[in-house]
Amino acid sequence: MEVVGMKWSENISIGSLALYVGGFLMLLLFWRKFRGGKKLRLPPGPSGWPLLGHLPLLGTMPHVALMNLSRTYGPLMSIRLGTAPAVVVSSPEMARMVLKTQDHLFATRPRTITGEVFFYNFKDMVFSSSTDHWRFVRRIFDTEILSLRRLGNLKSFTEEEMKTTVERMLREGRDGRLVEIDRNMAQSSFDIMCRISFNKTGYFEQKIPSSTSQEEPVHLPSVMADFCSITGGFFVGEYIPFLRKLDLGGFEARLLELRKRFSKFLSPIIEEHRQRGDGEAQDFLDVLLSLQRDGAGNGFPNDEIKALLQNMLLAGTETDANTSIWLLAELMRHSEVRQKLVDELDSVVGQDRLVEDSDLHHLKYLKATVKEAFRMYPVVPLLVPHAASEDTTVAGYDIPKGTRLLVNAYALGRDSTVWTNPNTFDPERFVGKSTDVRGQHFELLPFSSGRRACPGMEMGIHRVELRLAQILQTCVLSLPSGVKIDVEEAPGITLPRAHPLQVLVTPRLQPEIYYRNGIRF
Ligand code: HEM
Repeated sequence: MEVVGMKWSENISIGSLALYVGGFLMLLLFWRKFRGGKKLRLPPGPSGWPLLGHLPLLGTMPHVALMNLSRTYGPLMSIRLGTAPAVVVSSPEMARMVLKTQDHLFATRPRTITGEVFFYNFKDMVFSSSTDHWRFVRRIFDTEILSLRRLGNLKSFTEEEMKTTVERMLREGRDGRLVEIDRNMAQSSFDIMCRISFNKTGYFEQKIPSSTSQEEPVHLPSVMADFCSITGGFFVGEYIPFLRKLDLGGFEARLLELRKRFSKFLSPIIEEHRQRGDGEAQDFLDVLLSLQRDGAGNGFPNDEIKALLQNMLLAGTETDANTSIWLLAELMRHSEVRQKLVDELDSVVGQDRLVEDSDLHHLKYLKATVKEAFRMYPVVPLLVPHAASEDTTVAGYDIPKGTRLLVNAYALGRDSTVWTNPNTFDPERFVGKSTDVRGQHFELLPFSSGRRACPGMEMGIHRVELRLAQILQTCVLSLPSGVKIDVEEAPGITLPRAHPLQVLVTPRLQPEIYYRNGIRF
């Protein structure tokens, strides 16, 4: 997902400066002429740099920089990303206006290089700005893939994959060894997404051999990590279009290379599924191939199938993995919350059987704790950028067509006028309250709201809750003496932690319970 982070100074060659300035002045003249000299009443905002606009102010943590700026300039703030005008929303009232009252006007996406190059010219859903294409693929996701009915079918294997996670953690933790939580959570999410997408696992460690001996085998998690890392940066050509041809920093070339590697991974899996023919759809890829056979949409070419598989794997892996990592990090800092969760599990589920999906509804404190993690650590902190499809006004300010919209979910969750002690992890704030993360309460928008809200929301919430319940019921988590866990963030598109989380893991239940459930360590 495209986010506004940057390393602009590395990417700009001094020799291009004259070109920047000349181009900028021309753009300015064109802009004035185009607007017919009409003075727009834009939302307030800081003054920006010539040409680069506010990009130099954003640093490597744009959500934090924008939260701080909004405290001076207000909850609807104008900025410029290079030549691209943008507004930043940082209060529940403004979020409601753009994602509910005017949702229909802000439901499109700006055209991005990532969408064009990596997703086969916008054939995916996340970056698609075409209303017709987006509607068509969104319906497939909502009805065929991520509906509650399907989620019901997926629950049993999600439970299975999570047992495998617990087993691995207990095995790795034998003899007092430290267990890497980051890798375990990433593997858990990745394996689940591979099962949902094409009913296979094992690729977290395994590479797919390539067809020719000259080419390197493809390791998909590395391709995905590279994608997240390079799209976390700012690329001059994205925001200053007349410089795009220069591909400063080699961004486009790298994106294209990653797309090719992704494709090498997916092609044999697609072929294998195709050979299987027209049976009952068992996974996402089966659904896509049946649409291709029926000639749905634009005939559903292979590129579209690949783009949508890329969406599934990228949008559904780091998001819930990073939420679980932050959640466990906070629990290692708050032993009293951890103990309360364990007590609740013991009283609701007991220690004679493993917690199941159907128990989650009764685990009220666990649900409150998960909400607290979503409040403090919304893993897509500025959501995916939206864009205005028409000229409009918000709160009396003009928002011209094409303006980018950034909703700062991170700032909403840390707003001290809404939350008491917003920087303190305290699940009690949600106990007995109806405030929820599903897009109805605009002070809490980890999954966004409105038409572009995350279609994987139910799946994401379910996974984070069940994973937490299973880990805490089956494992005792502790830290070596003297070790303290910090909450420092690193730059990146899905709010990664700066330092790896490593904990001691020992069994908590009687051996026969693990044995009966096929957990061997
Ligand atoms: C904790 C887990 C997750 C979080 C916090 C999360 C959050 C988000 C957010 C904030 C957006 C952007 C919404 C906007 O632009 O307004 C989004 C979009 C999206 N998410 Fe998720 N997500 C999660 C899990 C998943 C999963 C498991 C899947 C797939 C199985 C998924 C698929 C998508 C897709 C396809 C979109 C694009 C929707 C569109 O453009 O219409 N997400 N997600």
